[in-house]
Amino acid sequence: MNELLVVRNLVKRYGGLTATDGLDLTVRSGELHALIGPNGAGKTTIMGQLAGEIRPDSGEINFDGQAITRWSIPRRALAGIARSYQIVQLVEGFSVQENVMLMVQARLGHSFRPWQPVLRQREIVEPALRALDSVGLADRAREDVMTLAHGEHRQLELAMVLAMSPRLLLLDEPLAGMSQAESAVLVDLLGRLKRQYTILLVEHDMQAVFALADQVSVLVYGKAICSGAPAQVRADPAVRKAYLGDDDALARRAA
Ligand SMILES: Nc1ncnc2c1ncn2[C@@H]1O[C@H](COP(=O)(O)OP(=O)(O)OP(=O)(O)O)[C@@H](O)[C@H]1O
Repeated sequence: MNELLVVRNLVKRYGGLTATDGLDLTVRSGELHALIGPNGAGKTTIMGQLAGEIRPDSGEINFDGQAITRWSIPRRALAGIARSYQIVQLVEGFSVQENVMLMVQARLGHSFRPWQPVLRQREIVEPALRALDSVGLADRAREDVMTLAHGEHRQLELAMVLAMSPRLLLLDEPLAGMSQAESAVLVDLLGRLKRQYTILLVEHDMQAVFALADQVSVLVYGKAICSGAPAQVRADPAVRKAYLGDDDALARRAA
């Protein structure tokens, strides 16, 4: 597999606090790579730097062979980097389908035809319906977005990201706040999507991480202390110690 995302020696400081401390990270095409670590380890800060929302102090981000470190958010989005957030961002009063269509419209930029009713524009409608279908929400397309349950909102948010035809999905805690049943649906969905997309996943649910990930990187105080296959990471004594300061905690959480 070729290297799609390569991060070298990335540094981000907030005053005296180094949130990203010389981070190296490689994500290969087609893999689901999980980024785990205790609260405050700097996971969200990295996602922000990859999406272009946070400017690193130094270091380099390469995407598909290009140095994108100084690229704007829209330029990265056009290149295929799509980010989901811990907080779902939906437009109330719009239907499920319309929420996804807004994403498609944004991706198409000026190329859509503003003088035609949006619902008749195939280049907007079809990708939106395809994305809804791939997350299992096609039959809810016409409903008001607020009729969806919390777990379904997460599925919808995923559809909105997929509608951008991403080459790299940055998913920030997609399982946060979900019931067990809702989590199971989303884990199943991610398991199916991971064959089609390259995914960098930040997630606290260790059971989900170890069920889904091809590669796991463990972040502590802004540094990757270990990166490798799930079994290798789980067995790493430094990971067990650093992650929660308790040798058995990681094993218990991943069980
Ligand atoms: N805008 C900011 N200004 C100052 N400090 C910040 C800012 N954003 C994050 N931090 C600090 O940087 C560190 C890393 O935060 P970050 O949110 O990236 O961690 P995280 O691993 O995503 O945590 P969590 O798992 O709780 O979401 C924390 O100590 C946090 O308080």
